[in-house]
Amino acid sequence: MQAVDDPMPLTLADVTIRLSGRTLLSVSATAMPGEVLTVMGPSGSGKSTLLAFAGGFLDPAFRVTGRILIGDRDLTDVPANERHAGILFQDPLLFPHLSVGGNIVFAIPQAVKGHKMRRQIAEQALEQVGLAGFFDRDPETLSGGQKARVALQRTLVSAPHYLLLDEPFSKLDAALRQQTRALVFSKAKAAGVPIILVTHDGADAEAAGGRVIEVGTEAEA
Ligand SMILES: Nc1ncnc2c1ncn2[C@@H]1O[C@H](COP(=O)(O)OP(=O)(O)OP(=O)(O)O)[C@@H](O)[C@H]1O
Repeated sequence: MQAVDDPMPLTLADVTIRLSGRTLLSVSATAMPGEVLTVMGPSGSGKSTLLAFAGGFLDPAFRVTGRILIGDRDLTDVPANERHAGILFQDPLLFPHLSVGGNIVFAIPQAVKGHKMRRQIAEQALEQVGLAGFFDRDPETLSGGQKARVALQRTLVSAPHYLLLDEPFSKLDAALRQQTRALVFSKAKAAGVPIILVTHDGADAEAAGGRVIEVGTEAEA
Protein backbone atom coordinates (compact mmCIF):
# COMPACT_ATOMS: atom_id res chain seq x y z
CA MET A 1 0.00 0.00 0.00
CA GLN A 2 1.25 3.41 -0.95
CA ALA A 3 2.22 5.65 1.97
CA VAL A 4 -0.04 8.63 2.51
CA ASP A 5 1.84 11.93 1.98
CA ASP A 6 0.52 13.41 5.17
CA PRO A 7 -0.94 10.70 7.45
CA MET A 8 -4.03 11.89 9.27
CA PRO A 9 -6.49 10.46 11.78
CA LEU A 10 -10.02 9.54 10.83
CA THR A 11 -12.64 10.91 13.21
CA LEU A 12 -16.29 10.03 13.65
CA ALA A 13 -17.58 13.03 15.60
CA ASP A 14 -20.88 12.48 17.43
CA VAL A 15 -22.29 10.36 14.65
CA THR A 16 -25.85 9.24 15.25
CA ILE A 17 -27.71 7.22 12.66
CA ARG A 18 -31.48 6.85 12.83
CA LEU A 19 -33.87 4.74 10.83
CA SER A 20 -37.65 5.21 10.93
CA GLY A 21 -37.40 7.29 14.11
CA ARG A 22 -35.27 4.70 15.91
CA THR A 23 -31.65 5.37 16.86
CA LEU A 24 -29.56 2.66 15.24
CA LEU A 25 -26.22 3.77 16.65
CA SER A 26 -24.30 6.64 18.21
CA VAL A 27 -20.53 6.74 17.83
CA SER A 28 -17.67 9.11 18.62
CA ALA A 29 -14.26 7.67 17.87
CA THR A 30 -10.93 8.32 16.20
CA ALA A 31 -8.58 5.99 14.35
CA MET A 32 -5.04 7.38 14.32
CA PRO A 33 -2.86 6.93 11.19
CA GLY A 34 -2.12 3.22 10.87
CA GLU A 35 -4.53 2.37 13.66
CA VAL A 36 -7.50 0.03 13.48
CA LEU A 37 -10.84 1.01 14.96
CA THR A 38 -12.78 -2.22 15.31
CA VAL A 39 -16.57 -2.16 15.24
CA MET A 40 -18.39 -5.10 16.75
CA GLY A 41 -22.05 -5.77 17.49
CA PRO A 42 -24.92 -8.13 16.74
CA SER A 43 -26.35 -8.70 13.29
CA GLY A 44 -28.52 -5.79 12.19
CA SER A 45 -27.00 -3.38 14.70
CA GLY A 46 -25.78 -1.00 11.99
CA LYS A 47 -22.12 -1.88 11.44
CA SER A 48 -22.35 -1.90 7.65
CA THR A 49 -24.49 1.22 7.83
CA LEU A 50 -21.72 3.00 9.73
CA LEU A 51 -19.23 2.03 6.99
CA ALA A 52 -21.67 3.28 4.34
CA PHE A 53 -21.80 6.61 6.15
CA ALA A 54 -18.00 6.74 6.39
CA GLY A 55 -17.68 5.92 2.70
CA GLY A 56 -20.31 8.42 1.58
CA PHE A 57 -22.83 5.98 0.14
CA LEU A 58 -25.44 5.76 2.86
CA ASP A 59 -29.00 5.14 1.72
CA PRO A 60 -31.03 8.36 2.18
CA ALA A 61 -33.61 6.34 4.18
CA PHE A 62 -31.23 6.81 7.13
CA ARG A 63 -31.09 10.09 9.06
CA VAL A 64 -27.64 11.14 10.22
CA THR A 65 -26.24 13.79 12.50
CA GLY A 66 -22.55 14.23 13.21
CA ARG A 67 -19.46 14.52 11.03
CA ILE A 68 -16.67 12.44 9.57
CA LEU A 69 -13.26 14.05 9.27
CA ILE A 70 -9.85 13.09 7.94
CA GLY A 71 -7.45 15.30 9.84
CA ASP A 72 -9.22 18.68 9.85
CA ARG A 73 -10.99 18.05 6.56
CA ASP A 74 -14.71 17.51 6.92
CA LEU A 75 -15.75 14.73 4.53
CA THR A 76 -19.40 14.57 5.54
CA ASP A 77 -20.69 16.27 2.40
CA VAL A 78 -17.90 15.13 0.07
CA PRO A 79 -19.10 12.69 -2.64
CA ALA A 80 -17.93 9.08 -2.30
CA ASN A 81 -15.71 9.21 -5.38
CA GLU A 82 -13.73 12.14 -3.96
CA ARG A 83 -13.07 10.70 -0.51
CA HIS A 84 -10.17 8.36 -1.30
CA ALA A 85 -11.71 5.66 0.86
CA GLY A 86 -10.57 2.08 0.27
CA ILE A 87 -13.74 0.07 0.70
CA LEU A 88 -14.09 -3.66 0.96
CA PHE A 89 -17.63 -5.00 1.09
CA GLN A 90 -18.68 -8.20 2.78
CA ASP A 91 -19.22 -9.97 -0.56
CA PRO A 92 -16.84 -8.26 -2.94
CA LEU A 93 -17.35 -8.67 -6.66
CA LEU A 94 -14.44 -8.96 -9.05
CA PHE A 95 -14.87 -7.55 -12.55
CA PRO A 96 -15.69 -10.66 -14.62
CA HIS A 97 -14.41 -9.18 -17.90
CA LEU A 98 -10.91 -8.63 -16.46
CA SER A 99 -8.32 -11.20 -15.44
CA VAL A 100 -7.46 -11.61 -11.77
CA GLY A 101 -4.38 -9.42 -12.28
CA GLY A 102 -6.37 -6.98 -14.40
CA ASN A 103 -8.71 -6.45 -11.45
CA ILE A 104 -5.77 -5.24 -9.37
CA VAL A 105 -4.07 -3.23 -12.13
CA PHE A 106 -7.37 -1.40 -12.65
CA ALA A 107 -7.24 -0.07 -9.06
CA ILE A 108 -3.64 1.20 -9.17
CA PRO A 109 -3.70 5.02 -9.36
CA GLN A 110 -3.14 6.49 -12.82
CA ALA A 111 -0.14 8.38 -11.44
CA VAL A 112 1.71 5.05 -11.48
CA LYS A 113 2.89 4.92 -15.07
CA GLY A 114 3.99 2.11 -17.32
CA HIS A 115 2.30 -1.15 -18.12
CA LYS A 116 5.25 -3.15 -16.84
CA MET A 117 5.42 -1.35 -13.50
CA ARG A 118 1.66 -1.68 -12.95
CA ARG A 119 1.77 -5.38 -13.77
CA GLN A 120 4.68 -5.86 -11.39
CA ILE A 121 2.78 -4.19 -8.52
CA ALA A 122 -0.21 -6.44 -9.16
CA GLU A 123 1.92 -9.59 -9.36
CA GLN A 124 3.60 -8.70 -6.10
CA ALA A 125 0.22 -8.03 -4.48
CA LEU A 126 -1.00 -11.47 -5.57
CA GLU A 127 2.17 -13.12 -4.32
CA GLN A 128 1.73 -11.48 -0.90
CA VAL A 129 -1.57 -13.30 -0.41
CA GLY A 130 -0.43 -16.69 -1.69
CA LEU A 131 -1.71 -16.20 -5.24
CA ALA A 132 1.54 -16.10 -7.22
CA GLY A 133 0.90 -17.14 -10.82
CA PHE A 134 -2.79 -16.20 -10.70
CA PHE A 135 -2.42 -13.01 -12.77
CA ASP A 136 -3.96 -14.34 -15.98
CA ARG A 137 -6.67 -16.44 -14.38
CA ASP A 138 -10.36 -15.80 -14.97
CA PRO A 139 -11.89 -14.55 -11.64
CA GLU A 140 -14.78 -17.00 -12.09
CA THR A 141 -12.39 -19.93 -11.58
CA LEU A 142 -11.36 -18.77 -8.09
CA SER A 143 -12.66 -20.03 -4.75
CA GLY A 144 -14.45 -17.64 -2.38
CA GLY A 145 -11.35 -17.24 -0.24
CA GLN A 146 -9.14 -16.58 -3.26
CA LYS A 147 -11.58 -13.96 -4.56
CA ALA A 148 -11.61 -12.32 -1.13
CA ARG A 149 -7.82 -12.00 -1.19
CA VAL A 150 -7.82 -10.50 -4.69
CA ALA A 151 -10.50 -8.02 -3.67
CA LEU A 152 -8.51 -7.10 -0.58
CA GLN A 153 -5.35 -6.42 -2.57
CA ARG A 154 -7.37 -4.48 -5.14
CA THR A 155 -8.42 -2.20 -2.29
CA LEU A 156 -4.92 -1.91 -0.81
CA VAL A 157 -3.19 -0.93 -4.09
CA SER A 158 -5.62 1.94 -4.65
CA ALA A 159 -3.66 4.37 -2.42
CA PRO A 160 -6.56 4.96 -0.01
CA HIS A 161 -6.48 7.70 2.62
CA TYR A 162 -8.51 5.45 4.92
CA LEU A 163 -9.83 1.91 4.80
CA LEU A 164 -13.34 0.63 5.49
CA LEU A 165 -13.34 -3.13 5.80
CA ASP A 166 -16.52 -5.16 6.29
CA GLU A 167 -15.68 -8.68 7.51
CA PRO A 168 -12.69 -8.87 5.14
CA PHE A 169 -11.35 -12.14 6.52
CA SER A 170 -14.56 -14.12 7.00
CA LYS A 171 -14.06 -16.33 3.94
CA LEU A 172 -10.54 -17.40 4.92
CA ASP A 173 -9.52 -20.45 6.92
CA ALA A 174 -7.75 -19.93 10.26
CA ALA A 175 -4.16 -19.94 8.94
CA LEU A 176 -4.90 -17.66 5.98
CA ARG A 177 -6.97 -15.41 8.17
CA GLN A 178 -4.07 -14.88 10.53
CA GLN A 179 -1.58 -14.21 7.71
CA THR A 180 -3.90 -11.93 5.77
CA ARG A 181 -4.89 -9.74 8.69
CA ALA A 182 -1.24 -9.42 9.74
CA LEU A 183 -0.48 -8.27 6.19
CA VAL A 184 -3.30 -5.72 6.14
CA PHE A 185 -2.57 -4.28 9.57
CA SER A 186 1.17 -4.02 8.98
CA LYS A 187 0.67 -2.39 5.58
CA ALA A 188 -1.76 0.14 7.02
CA LYS A 189 0.65 0.91 9.82
CA ALA A 190 3.56 1.40 7.43
CA ALA A 191 1.46 3.59 5.12
CA GLY A 192 -0.16 5.61 7.93
CA VAL A 193 -3.67 4.67 6.84
CA PRO A 194 -6.44 4.51 9.48
CA ILE A 195 -8.88 1.59 9.28
CA ILE A 196 -12.44 1.01 10.38
CA LEU A 197 -12.87 -2.74 10.62
CA VAL A 198 -16.19 -4.48 11.07
CA THR A 199 -15.86 -7.99 12.42
CA HIS A 200 -17.64 -10.63 14.47
CA ASP A 201 -14.34 -12.24 15.43
CA GLY A 202 -12.71 -11.24 18.72
CA ALA A 203 -9.39 -12.57 17.40
CA ASP A 204 -9.47 -9.97 14.59
CA ALA A 205 -9.99 -7.25 17.18
CA GLU A 206 -7.15 -8.58 19.28
CA ALA A 207 -4.79 -8.78 16.31
CA ALA A 208 -5.79 -5.25 15.26
CA GLY A 209 -4.70 -3.99 18.67
CA GLY A 210 -6.62 -0.71 18.47
CA ARG A 211 -9.82 0.47 20.04
CA VAL A 212 -13.00 -1.57 19.86
CA ILE A 213 -16.43 0.00 19.74
CA GLU A 214 -19.58 -1.97 20.37
CA VAL A 215 -22.73 -0.94 18.54
CA GLY A 216 -26.26 -2.16 19.03
CA THR A 217 -26.12 -2.64 22.77
CA GLU A 218 -27.51 0.75 23.77
CA ALA A 219 -29.27 1.55 20.48
CA GLU A 220 -32.77 0.97 21.78
CA ALA A 221 -32.22 3.15 24.86
N1 LIG B 1 -31.13 0.51 2.58
C1 LIG B 1 -31.77 0.24 3.72
N2 LIG B 1 -33.00 0.75 3.97
C2 LIG B 1 -33.64 0.51 5.11
N3 LIG B 1 -33.13 -0.25 6.10
C3 LIG B 1 -31.91 -0.78 5.93
C4 LIG B 1 -31.17 -0.56 4.74
N4 LIG B 1 -29.98 -1.21 4.87
C5 LIG B 1 -30.00 -1.81 6.09
N5 LIG B 1 -31.15 -1.55 6.72
C6 LIG B 1 -31.51 -1.96 8.10
O1 LIG B 1 -30.63 -1.26 8.97
C7 LIG B 1 -30.25 -2.08 10.06
C8 LIG B 1 -28.73 -2.17 10.13
O2 LIG B 1 -28.23 -2.96 9.06
P1 LIG B 1 -26.68 -3.22 8.86
O3 LIG B 1 -26.53 -3.97 7.58
O4 LIG B 1 -25.93 -1.96 9.02
O5 LIG B 1 -26.35 -4.16 10.11
P2 LIG B 1 -25.01 -4.98 10.44
O6 LIG B 1 -24.71 -4.69 11.89
O7 LIG B 1 -23.96 -4.65 9.46
O8 LIG B 1 -25.50 -6.48 10.28
P3 LIG B 1 -24.71 -7.83 9.84
O9 LIG B 1 -23.75 -8.12 10.96
O10 LIG B 1 -25.82 -8.83 9.75
O11 LIG B 1 -24.04 -7.55 8.52
C9 LIG B 1 -30.96 -3.42 9.86
O12 LIG B 1 -32.11 -3.40 10.64
C10 LIG B 1 -31.27 -3.43 8.38
O13 LIG B 1 -32.41 -4.21 8.14
